[in-house]
Amino acid sequence: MNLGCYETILSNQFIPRTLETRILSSNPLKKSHSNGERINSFKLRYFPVSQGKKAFTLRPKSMLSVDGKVKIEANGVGKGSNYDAIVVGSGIGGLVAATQLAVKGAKVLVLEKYVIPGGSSGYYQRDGYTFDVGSSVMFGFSDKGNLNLITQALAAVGRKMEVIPDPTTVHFHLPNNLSVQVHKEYSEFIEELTSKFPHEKEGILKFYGECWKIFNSLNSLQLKSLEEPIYLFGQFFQKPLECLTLAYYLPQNAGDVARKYMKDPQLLSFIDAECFIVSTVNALRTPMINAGMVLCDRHFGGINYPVGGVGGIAESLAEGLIDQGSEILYRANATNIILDQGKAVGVRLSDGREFFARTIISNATRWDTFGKLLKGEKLPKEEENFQKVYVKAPSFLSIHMGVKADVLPPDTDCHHFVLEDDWKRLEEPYGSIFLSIPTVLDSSLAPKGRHILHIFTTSSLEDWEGLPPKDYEAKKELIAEEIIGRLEKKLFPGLKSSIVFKEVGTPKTHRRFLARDMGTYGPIPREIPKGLLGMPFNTTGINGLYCVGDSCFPGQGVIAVAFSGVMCAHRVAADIGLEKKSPILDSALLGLLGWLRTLA
Ligand SMILES: NC(=O)c1ccc[n+]([C@@H]2O[C@H](COP(=O)([O-])OP(=O)(O)OC[C@H]3O[C@@H](n4cnc5c(N)ncnc54)[C@H](O)[C@@H]3O)[C@@H](O)[C@H]2O)c1
Ligand SMILES: CC(C)=CCC/C(C)=C/C=C/C(C)=C/C=C/C(C)=C/C=C/C=C(C)/C=C/C=C(C)/C=C/C=C(\C)CCC=C(C)C
Repeated sequence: MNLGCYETILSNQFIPRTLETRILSSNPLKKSHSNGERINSFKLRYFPVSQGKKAFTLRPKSMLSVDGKVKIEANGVGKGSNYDAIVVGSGIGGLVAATQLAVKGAKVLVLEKYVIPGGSSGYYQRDGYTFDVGSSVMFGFSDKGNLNLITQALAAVGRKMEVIPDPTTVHFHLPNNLSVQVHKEYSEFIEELTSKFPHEKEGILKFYGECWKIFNSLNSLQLKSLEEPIYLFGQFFQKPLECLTLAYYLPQNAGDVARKYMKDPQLLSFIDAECFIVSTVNALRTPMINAGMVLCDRHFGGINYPVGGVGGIAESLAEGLIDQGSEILYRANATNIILDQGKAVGVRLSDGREFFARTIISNATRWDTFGKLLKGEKLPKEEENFQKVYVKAPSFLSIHMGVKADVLPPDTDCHHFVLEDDWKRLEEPYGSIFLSIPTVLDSSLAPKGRHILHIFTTSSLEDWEGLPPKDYEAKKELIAEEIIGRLEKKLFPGLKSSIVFKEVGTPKTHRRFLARDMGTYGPIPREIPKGLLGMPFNTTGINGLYCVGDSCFPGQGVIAVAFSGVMCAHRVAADIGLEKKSPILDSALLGLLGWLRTLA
């Protein structure tokens, strides 16, 4: 490129290299500069061709005359950036962060690797069936309280989905023929559970009573970023008792609380199964705050299924995002987070395109973010700490089936948890089976006279690697056959012969389609954790880089990642001047939280 008598080497990372640029004019340059002289008054105007007549004036931080050439160095952070935030990934965590930022006035770009939004909360269609990719159990979707975060996230962008309340949130089929239906009505659930464990009635009431203390405290707060001191101290001031209650439970686990009140090993195992659904680990490793949230929301707001399938949530959020003037790009596989002087400033895609923003938010897991998107960088101390406390949960095997409707007895519940014989198998691969039959609530998801059975069970990637294609297919069939056989025996005689459609996904499938390292289901504590104390929030050790999703506080679960999105948007908005911020309080609180995490 020729500028006057200078040949310019553009090392300015903020010029979007993906846009074809045409240098039109520059301020007059002095004709001669001695070698190494800094040139500070230089302005460069360029017209990105794809943006019509709009011109950008760049004020490079400095230019150096080197052997007759002008080297332009990067300007102050964010100059020349096109967006306030780029979100890598359109899972519910990423979409909630993006939409919340957009309604605060930020210009956001979401980059999604796949062809539709949603990630684990996406969908796919085959032969007239609409299958949910991941969980069909939706918390936070009621019309009351403060914890209906999915309803609120949609409302923020002017969307509302019709939902169908589930009268029985989950039906447990457990060893020793223990069958427990978790009715939406709390009193009915307690009546059912105490009828199975009459000698433990007091303990049952006390344990679930503590869960309600947590739920009611959470439900009284306006949920925003716990990393933003003006909000956090404000909440402590307005609701001191509730905040202290939450602070008290923050380092506790459900299993310890349960053991204060219950002795019956079978009942304690039931609490393990309750927690396994929340966190894919037993009660001793499940944060009490998460248990309190989930075990009560199902009775307070209930479990509500969105008409048309779970995928509609992400689609509605994506539409809402665009309505707000922000953007989402599909088939956009991010391979690098671009750093400039240690600050995250942009994202590079596998096809070479680059996008720049004032902040970067990663909805990929922390393992993917720091292991792949920031490859070559030294792992920040906070991430070392995260990886010390948390490991990747195994992935899962999923079976999506269409079956003849008459194989299901009348009044079949929508969600089931099956562990037939041996409590020890709860956390083992293929031990527990999750089963959802969303067509029980919404028949429009399947052709007439058919039901959907969505079955999943934990499974590790190692189990599926290195197999020749024929063996891989055979193994899929074999394991699916076993799982279906167990359901046939326990729940639905004649199930096998009623199958009209079947598709099996393995950990490799989930790694590929969800872009999650090892196809992981989410983070689980390596050992017994101190409740939620060790779980990182949204800021990271890299300036300008934030994480959102299930490897952030409070962890796995669609409502959990929605909360992580709300928190992330608030923290980012404060950092880019869209919300109040106090730098002094910020560094005090962030330092304190960082120190607390090291105690986990
Ligand atoms: N079967 C299930 O029920 C199931 C399975 C897995 C996870 N989950 C739950 O789903 C939720 C996870 O939500 P989340 O918001 O954390 O994330 P997510 O995993 O659902 O979504 C992440 C999104 O980011 C995209 N992505 C990842 N890396 C990318 C890259 N490099 N470039 C572009 N796009 C990229 C993925 O394609 C995906 O759409 C959690 O609640 C988790 O517990 C449920
Ligand atoms: C910050 C400090 C130091 C002190 C402040 C104290 C304070 C004010 C703390 C506040 C804490 C807050 C606000 C915490 C909020 C926590 C929340 C909102 C937690 C939410 C958790 C939600 C979870 C864990 C949801 C999980 C849902 C899951 C996993 C659903 C999954 C379903 C399945 C796996 C499918 C099951 C399927 C079948 C078929 C049974």
